[in-house]
Amino acid sequence: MTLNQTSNQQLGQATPNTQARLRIAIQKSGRLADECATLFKGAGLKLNLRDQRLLSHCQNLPIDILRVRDDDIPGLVMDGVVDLGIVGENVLEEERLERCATNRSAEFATLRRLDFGGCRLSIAIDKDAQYQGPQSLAGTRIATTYPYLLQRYLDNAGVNASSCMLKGSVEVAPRAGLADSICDLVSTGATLEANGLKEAEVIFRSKATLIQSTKVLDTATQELVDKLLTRINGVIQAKESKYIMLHAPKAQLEQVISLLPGAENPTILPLADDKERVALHAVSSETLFWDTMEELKALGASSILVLPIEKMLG
Ligand SMILES: Nc1ncnc2c1ncn2[C@@H]1O[C@H](COP(=O)(O)OP(=O)(O)OP(=O)(O)O)[C@@H](O)[C@H]1O
Ligand SMILES: O=P(O)(O)OC[C@H]1O[C@H](OP(=O)(O)OP(=O)(O)O)[C@H](O)[C@@H]1O
Ligand SMILES: [Mg+2]
Repeated sequence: MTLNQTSNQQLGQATPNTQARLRIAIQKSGRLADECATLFKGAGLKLNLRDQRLLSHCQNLPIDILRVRDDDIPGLVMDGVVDLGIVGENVLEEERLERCATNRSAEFATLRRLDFGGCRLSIAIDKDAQYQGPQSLAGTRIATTYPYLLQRYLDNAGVNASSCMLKGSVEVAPRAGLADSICDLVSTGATLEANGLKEAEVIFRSKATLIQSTKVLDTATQELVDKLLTRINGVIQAKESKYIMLHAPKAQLEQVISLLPGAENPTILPLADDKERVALHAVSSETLFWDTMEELKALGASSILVLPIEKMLG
């Protein structure tokens, strides 16, 4: 039995008289796992991701969630074993470069960049070391989990350095005498600081991304992908937006509206027993910062409310 046959059976792929189920790979546990579960919940998928099973069936849509190590997700999508995957762009681009270098298929389509998993891949050196640009790395050894991304950077910078592959605890490599510097993921910088290192070069910026296999899906399954994507767009847009309500003097209305970030066509409503002021409701594409609220107040606005939005469509 081939791997594809095995996984197709395990994943409940279309058999006669049943609708094909959309297969999505996500990280089982780690930095992206909870965010993926929250995103799917927001998109209306009823899932039980609390147990440790490899495969979770969605209860209200023909979707199966496959939970794996994040490193496996790009390959599963590129080989068409699953239809969609959520993975960090760092892992995705590393796999793509490796496959291209070894003449293997590296095709996928990006459906959308997501709003979590933000980090950067950086070269970091001893905090006391002198650094005068990429040429300072010439002739040194750099420990990394991302040899292809690192090599691309070194080639573009015209630097001749070697790398050594470490799958974990990369940040201890210089202290352990395994390498002169490291190339690893950074978010707050706390891990580097705790290990006596400083960031020298950012070589790649990453976020989690939703990708699709290039394998053609049957019409119903592709429609399900489109529907899921629309819902995910709605979840992310809602998170980034706010519903703003305030009372404003009619005379200052234009100035008040110009202060609201990304608010198109606000609703203006009369106020009972008040001819000078109106109520304004608007969806703003960004949150309203205190500075702006204070400026609104200075223009005579009052009862300024900023409310979260749960879902958005259209
Ligand atoms: N400090 C960070 N802040 C934000 N996002 C991060 C951070 N570190 C990693 N990420 C993103 O989250 C992804 C998963 O990170 P995680 O540390 O959970 O991976 P892992 O240990 O390789 O997990 P797995 O067991 O699935 O192989 C990374 O590939 C990256 O895209
Ligand atoms: O700049 P910081 O905010 O300190 O984040 C950076 C650290 O986060 C990631 O590891 P993680 O904590 O996910 O653990 P892991 O090494 O076990 O994957 C990454 O590999 C760094 O070690
Ligand atoms: Mg991993």
